[in-house]
Amino acid sequence: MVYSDKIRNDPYSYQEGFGSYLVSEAVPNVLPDYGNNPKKCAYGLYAEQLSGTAFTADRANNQHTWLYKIRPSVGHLPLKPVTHHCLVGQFSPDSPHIVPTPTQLRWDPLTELQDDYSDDDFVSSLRTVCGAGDAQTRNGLAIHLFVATKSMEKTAFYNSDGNFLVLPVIGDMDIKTELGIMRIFPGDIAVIPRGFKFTVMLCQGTEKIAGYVLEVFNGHFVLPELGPIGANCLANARDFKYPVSAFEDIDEEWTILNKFLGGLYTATQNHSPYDVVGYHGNYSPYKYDLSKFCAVGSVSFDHPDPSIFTVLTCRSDSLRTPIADFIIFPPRWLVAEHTFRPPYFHRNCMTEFMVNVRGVYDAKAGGFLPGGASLHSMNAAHGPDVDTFEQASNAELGPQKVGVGSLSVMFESSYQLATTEWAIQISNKVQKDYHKVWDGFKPYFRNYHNKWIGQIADD
Ligand SMILES: O=C(O)Cc1cc(O)ccc1O
Ligand SMILES: [Fe+2]
Repeated sequence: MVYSDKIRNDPYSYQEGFGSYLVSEAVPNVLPDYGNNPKKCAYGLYAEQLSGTAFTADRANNQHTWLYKIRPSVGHLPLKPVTHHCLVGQFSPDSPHIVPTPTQLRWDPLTELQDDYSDDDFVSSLRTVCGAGDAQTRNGLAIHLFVATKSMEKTAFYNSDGNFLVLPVIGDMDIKTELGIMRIFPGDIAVIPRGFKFTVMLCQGTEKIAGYVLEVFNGHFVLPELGPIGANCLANARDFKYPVSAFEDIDEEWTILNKFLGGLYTATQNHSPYDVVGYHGNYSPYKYDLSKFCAVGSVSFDHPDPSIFTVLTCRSDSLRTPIADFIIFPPRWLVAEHTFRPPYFHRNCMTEFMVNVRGVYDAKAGGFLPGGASLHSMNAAHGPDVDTFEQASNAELGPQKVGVGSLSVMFESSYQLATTEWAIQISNKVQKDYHKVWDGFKPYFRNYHNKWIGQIADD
């Protein structure tokens, strides 16, 4: 079932269409008739470009937006470091706060942290779970957790390290951005590209927001190629929603927070940064309702690879190895005959970080809980647990709807991810017995083999 924004009580308007060149004015005739830098902008505004790619990036991939602002962004005091004990930006095995492990990992709901974490807003709550590479050479990614009980107050955050894909698990939130405001529910994602200032607020009646952030240090998320699928399906371009211009003209002290090389920096300014009265461009925050994903699967036999469920991909320079794919396992019909239907046993040359947003995941009979996560690193063997294997290899195969009321997602990366000390030790959420879900596969072969040997002996 698709959850329309009306049902989900989204009061805001949006523009539609993935990667569109958008035009939005909060006041009529804000944008120049032609060109970007008139000698004097309308209404005495300041023109400012926010680039998402190098000036010379090829036209098909070039991303930039022109903002028409009450004051230019540069009017703030110098940025100074602030301590932030849980953000990590360097992921080599000998970096501080890194505890790497090749073993299969699963966490109890990290979204259910203990009381001593209960007074955070979105930014102060960010805790890095794992990552690879670093922002300085624009290479790699990081996965963070957020668990916040209060809105950011007169504080705007921008990330110089990469793009944030925000995956809420608990609570409804408003994300105020320089280009306008978006309401995000669990079951949605929001993408906030590098450089955009934003403020996360809890919606009325929401006491807590929690979820995960996939941060990519290079490139941008794009829709995957569809190949023989054709022009439609998976995530349709139209369903990506972009904010419409909204501004405030307030002279009050605001705090600006900036993530830079994995650290956090702060500065103040004497007015709201949300003073963009109009914009045009193709570099923008956006949101997507995952229930609008049109899944495609086998209608004959066998289990296709999960790449068929790719919502967005962030490509590396080699098209064969994405920096990160964002994949979902939505409610869907399984009809394949003669087939072991759950995910197969495998050892992937990619890293798989999974999150259960809600319900039950079809490869795991138990233990992968909403808000919980798992990490199967490159080449780490994994697959269905013993109960799931027994059940699925003996099941009567008729049309079957799986994942009703459920949603699990995967951040799949070509990088080897290193876990943080916080994720492995401090969080206290690693399931010590995870390996036991794969304990007790029966060597059925022996029964057949012994019978066969017996027959040969009888002959
Ligand atoms: O490991 C997992 O559960 C994810 C996954 C799902 C699937 O259908 C096939 C391969 C795969 O890695
Ligand atoms: Fe897998």
